[in-house]
Amino acid sequence: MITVEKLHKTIKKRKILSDVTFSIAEGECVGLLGPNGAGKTTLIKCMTGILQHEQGAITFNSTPIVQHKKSIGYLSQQTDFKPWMTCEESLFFFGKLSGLDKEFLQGNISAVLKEVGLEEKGHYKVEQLSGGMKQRLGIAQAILHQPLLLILDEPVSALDPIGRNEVKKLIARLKKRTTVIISTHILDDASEFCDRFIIIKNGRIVGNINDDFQKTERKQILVKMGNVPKTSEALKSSEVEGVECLSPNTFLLTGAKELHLNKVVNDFAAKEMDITSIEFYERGIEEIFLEMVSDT
Ligand SMILES: Nc1ncnc2c1ncn2[C@@H]1O[C@H](COP(=O)(O)OP(=O)(O)OP(=O)(O)O)[C@@H](O)[C@H]1O
Repeated sequence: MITVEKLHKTIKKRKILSDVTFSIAEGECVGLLGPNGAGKTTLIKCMTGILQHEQGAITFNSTPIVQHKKSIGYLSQQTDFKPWMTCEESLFFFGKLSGLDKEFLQGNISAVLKEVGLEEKGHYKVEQLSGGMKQRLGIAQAILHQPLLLILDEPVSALDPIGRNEVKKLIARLKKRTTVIISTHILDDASEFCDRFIIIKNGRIVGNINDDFQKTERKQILVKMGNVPKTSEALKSSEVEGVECLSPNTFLLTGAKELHLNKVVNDFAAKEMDITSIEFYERGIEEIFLEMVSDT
């Protein structure tokens, strides 16, 4: 659906994005992850046409993205809602600003408010809304024109736990019918609903995390022993090269190459070792992310 190819962006003579390349398929919910200042907002602004890039291409269904602005809904980090306007007035005002006609807006605003769970709040002024409600109003503005692609820049980072929960539930509903890109520097925010993650650091893509990545790493096994072995050396075998003690009876076993669970189990059985549980160790998204963005 969307392809970014060899994108370069310089701001005030400083290179902010370098050789950024990735693609996102229709229906995906993708997290754009990176530390503060990595270039996420700049990339999003290039994708929405707010900023011009000097090199590279961004296409939407194979044609330049600038031709598809109406297919994109965008929630920026800071919304421009006026505190004295009601929710309905705000959506009408910003809808008009983005070129939607009066009849369309009159026919759709209450449905969109319902969609984001603010149907009872149409006449509330923005200043009366909680942080989570304001953010849901921002999402209402972003989906008002029924976009095919929704881009949310840090949608929950600034919210309290209640607000985060409200917005997360809304995103989980929206992703069922819209392609979604969520930018964040907080993994927990996106890990609940994103199908995969693109990792950005210092303006470059440094990796991708998806389920396969987590599951295909089969070089580590987590084992719990019924009895504490006299020495961790006893857990080594032709398969197992390294043994890390995580607690007196829990060990992380590492193989020089891919481990085979049945062989490890057979080795332990031959040595009459008492195993309580044994499984492949799945690295968490956070561990993989930190490894990708660390400087060491
Ligand atoms: N208008 C600008 N003028 C100067 N520098 C800018 C401008 N916009 C962005 N930058 C710089 O570009 C870099 C990337 O900024 P950007 O906001 O894209 O990062 P980010 O990953 O979204 O960060 P955050 O998670 O903190 O929002 C930062 O070093 C920032 O200071």
